[in-house]
Amino acid sequence: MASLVQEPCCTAPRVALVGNPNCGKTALFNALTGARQKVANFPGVTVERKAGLALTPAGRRAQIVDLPGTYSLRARSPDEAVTRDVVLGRLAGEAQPDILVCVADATNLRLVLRLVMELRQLGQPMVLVLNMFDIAERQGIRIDREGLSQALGVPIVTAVAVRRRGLEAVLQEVDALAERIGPDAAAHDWREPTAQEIRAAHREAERILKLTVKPPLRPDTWTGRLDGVLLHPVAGTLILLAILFLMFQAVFSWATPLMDLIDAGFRLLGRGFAELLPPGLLQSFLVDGVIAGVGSVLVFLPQILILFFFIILLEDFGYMARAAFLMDRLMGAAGLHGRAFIPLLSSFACAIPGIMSARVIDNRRDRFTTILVAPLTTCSARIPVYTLIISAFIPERLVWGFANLQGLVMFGLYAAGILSALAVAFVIRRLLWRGAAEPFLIELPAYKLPDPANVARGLTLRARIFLRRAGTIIFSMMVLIWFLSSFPAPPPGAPGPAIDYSLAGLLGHAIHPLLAPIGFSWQMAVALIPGMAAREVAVGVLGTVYSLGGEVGGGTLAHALAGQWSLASALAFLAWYVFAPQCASTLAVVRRETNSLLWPTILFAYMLALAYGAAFLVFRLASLWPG
Ligand SMILES: Nc1nc2c(ncn2[C@@H]2O[C@H](COP(=O)(O)OP(=O)(O)OP(=O)(O)O)[C@@H](O)[C@H]2O)c(=O)[nH]1
Ligand SMILES: [Mg+2]
Repeated sequence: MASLVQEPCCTAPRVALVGNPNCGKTALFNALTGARQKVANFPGVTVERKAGLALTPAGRRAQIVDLPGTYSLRARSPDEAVTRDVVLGRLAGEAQPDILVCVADATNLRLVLRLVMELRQLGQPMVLVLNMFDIAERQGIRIDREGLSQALGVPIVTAVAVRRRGLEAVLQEVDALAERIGPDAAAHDWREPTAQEIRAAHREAERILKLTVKPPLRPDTWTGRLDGVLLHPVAGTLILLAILFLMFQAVFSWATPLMDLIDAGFRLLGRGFAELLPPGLLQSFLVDGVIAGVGSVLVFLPQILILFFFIILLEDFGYMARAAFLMDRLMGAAGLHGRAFIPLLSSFACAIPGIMSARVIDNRRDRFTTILVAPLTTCSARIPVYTLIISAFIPERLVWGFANLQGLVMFGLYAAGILSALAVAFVIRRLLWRGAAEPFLIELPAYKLPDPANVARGLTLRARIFLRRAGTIIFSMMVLIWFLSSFPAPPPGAPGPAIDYSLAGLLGHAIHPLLAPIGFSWQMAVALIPGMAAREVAVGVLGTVYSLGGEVGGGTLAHALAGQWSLASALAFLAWYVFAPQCASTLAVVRRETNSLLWPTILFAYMLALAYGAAFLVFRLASLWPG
C-alpha cells in the first residue's frame, strides 16, 4: 500500500531537455511525447518553451519540456534566456524542473561538456543523452562511456531520436533519477561564473574529452567537400539562385493539374448544391458564400505544399545555414545581423514564427530591425493572392526557351519581398540606429540525408495549418462577407447586380475614392479589409463578390478577373500585396515581442505607405504601357 502514496513530484516529475543548439532536443521531445514540433538541421529552430507528457516504464507521467538550444546559462539572446529561466525556475507560475536531461550531439561533444559541468552545479538529478549515436557509430567515434560518466558524475545513455532508438533507456533513467527527487534536493542557486572559472571549466572539459573520446575513424568528408562548392562565392551563389528558380518553376508547373482537380471538385460541388437547393438565401449562402469563397482559397493548397516540400528538404539537408552564409555579405551591407537569416527564412511560412525567431539575436537593435523587416518576406498566405492574379493575367508561356513565365513572375515577387526587406533594413540603420550590425555567427551543421518521415510530418503540419485557417478564420470571414454582400436586398426592379446595393457594395464604393489613384476597383477595395484577418481572405472575397455579381458563371475566378480588371490594376494589386501590413496577428506578435505599441505602429505605417506608393507607381507605369 505504501508504494501507492508517492510524493506528487515523484509521480509526475518535470523533466527539462537542455543542450546545445541543433543536437536533436526537439527530435527527442517529439519522440518521447508524440508532439510534432519543428525539427530542422540548423541551430535556433526552437525559440520557446514547449511541454508534453511521456509515460515512464515505472508508470510515471513525466512532464517533458523542450527548450531552445544554449551553450551556457549565461544567456545572451532572448531564446537562451527562456532556457535559463526555465532551468533556474525563474519563470512566473512554473516550478523549477525536477530532472535535467542534457542532450548532446555525440559527434560534437566539446561544447556540451562545459554545459554539463555548469548544469551539474545546480545539484539537480541529471542524465546525459548522447544523441545522433547513429552518426557517431558510422564515423567510428569511440567514446568511453563509463569513463565519461564517471568524469562528469552523471549517468549516460545513447539515443537516435529520429529513429526512436534509446527512448526507453532515457525514460528508465528518468525513473531512476525520480527516486532521488526530494525536498532536500532543492537546486542550488546559480551565479554567473567569473572569467577565471570559465577558463578552468574549459580546461577541465578539454581534459575529459581527451581522456574519453577518440577521434573518428571515418570522419565525415562529405560536408567539407560539398561546402567547397556550395559556399563558393560564385559557384555557391549561382547554385542558390538555381535552386530558387527551380523551386518557383515547380510551384507552377507541378501544381496546375492538382489545382485544376480541386477547382473542378469545388465547381461540381457548387453546381450540385445549386441544383439541389431552391434558389434563395440558403443556396446563395452555400454556393456563393461558402463554396465559392472558401473553395477559391483551398485551391492553392498544392502550391503551398510544393513550396514547403522544397523548403523542408533544404532545411533537413542542412543547406539553409549555407544559404544564410552566402547571403551574409548582402545582409551585412544592408545592416542586418548575420543571424537575421533564420527569422527571415521562417517568415516564408508566416511572419509570426519569423518574428519570434528573432529571439536568436542578442543585440536589441539588431533584433528590432529584423522584426520590422520580417513581414516583408513573402509569407505563405500571400501565395493564393499571387497565384490567382498571376494565373489570370500572366500568360503561361516559355521565355528564353525553358522558363515558365508565371513561375518567373512568382520568383520576382519573392525577390521583391527579400530586396525590400534589405532596403528597409538599410534605411532603418541610417535613420534609427547607426553603426554596423553584428558579424555573422552561425554554426554550419553537418549535411544529413533528409528524413522522409520528417518531410512528411512537416508537410502534413503545413497542410493542417492551411486547412485549419480555411475552416476557421477564412470560413468565418466568408460568412461575414456573404452577409455584407447579400444585405440589404436591392430595391425592386433595380438595374445592375444585387451586390451593388449591399452593405459590402456601399462600403466598397465609400472607400473606393481612396484607392482609385492606385487603380483599384470597388470590389478590390472590399477585398482588402477582411484581408486584415488573413491575407488569403482577399481571394475568397473576390470569389464571393464575383460569384454573387454573376461574373464567374461556369468559368474560374481567374477567368472572371481577367475579364474585369485591367492589367495595370492587377499588377498594382500584386504590388500592394508585396508590402501591405496585412494580418492583425502579425501586429499583435510584434507588440508582444517588442513589448511596446510603438513598433507595431511604426511597422503598420511604413508598410502601408510602401504598399500605397508601390501600387501607385506600378499602376501609373503599367497604364503607360501600350495595349
Ligand atoms: N541522424 C540523426 N539525426 C538526428 C538525430 N536527432 C536529430 N537529428 C537531426 O538533427 C537535426 C536537428 O534536430 P532538432 O531536434 O531540430 O535539434 P534541436 O536540438 O531541437 O535544435 P534547436 O531547437 O535549434 O536548438 C534535424 O535535422 C534532425 O533530423 C539522430 O539521433 N540521428
Ligand atoms: Mg529544437
